Amino acid sequence: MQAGPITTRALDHYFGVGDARKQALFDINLEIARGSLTILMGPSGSGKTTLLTLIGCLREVKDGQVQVLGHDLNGASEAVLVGLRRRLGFIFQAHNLHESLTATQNVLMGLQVHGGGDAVKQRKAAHHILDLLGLADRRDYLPGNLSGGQKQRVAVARALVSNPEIVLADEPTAALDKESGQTVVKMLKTLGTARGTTTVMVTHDPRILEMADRIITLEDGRIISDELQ
Ligand SMILES: Nc1ncnc2c1ncn2[C@@H]1O[C@H](COP(=O)(O)OP(=O)(O)OP(=O)(O)O)[C@@H](O)[C@H]1O
Repeated sequence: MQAGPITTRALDHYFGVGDARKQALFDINLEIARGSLTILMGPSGSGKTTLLTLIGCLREVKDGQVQVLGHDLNGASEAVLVGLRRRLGFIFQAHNLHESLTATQNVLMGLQVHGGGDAVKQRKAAHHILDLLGLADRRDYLPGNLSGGQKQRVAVARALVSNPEIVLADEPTAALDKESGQTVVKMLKTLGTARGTTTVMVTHDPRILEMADRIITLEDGRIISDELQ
């Protein structure tokens, strides 16, 4: 049997050292199914972002195990971590678009970390995903001339243009109106069904919950509920 794209076993996480040492995650055991859309919920400080960044190879796994796309992260070499990060798509709240680049150029940045490729095809792919996200008429705009929601959609396009196997998203719909938020989540669901893309998303957005396959709630660093929809 093929292992799932994301597995955690007895995962703990601590911040700080000495007296300042504080445990942020306690005994997290998860098996996330390929192609599924999982939502992480919970109050501020409950550990959602910590968990997401551990899965995303953005933070060192020290206690317990995290397996992503068949690789153990605990003790993994930097080369393995870099290789894995390239197979992931990140959508974070601070969208970090390059202010001097147009929407299309920003989306192309999502492909250029992968190196090489046919420039014409890449441009087509960038335009296609911008169009799907309702930004066909904003392709050549600089971020400074886009609304907050439009910028967020450019960041979503940049994360998805490389067809990542796993998408990790932190409040991706917070800056979006209802319709754009649903467009983004429907796109992630479609990618799940069509390509097996697995999404883990932190959100408090009640409009998104009904679209999830699974809702995991954290409190004080522990999973307090885990429901399949
Ligand atoms: N870099 C850090 N150094 C020290 N403590 C941290 C650090 N990052 C997070 N923490 C602590 O770890 C705990 C979990 O934080 P985390 O950011 O994962 O929570 P969260 O559920 O994502 O919160 P929010 O919804 O506010 O983003 C909190 O107590 C937080 O103060």
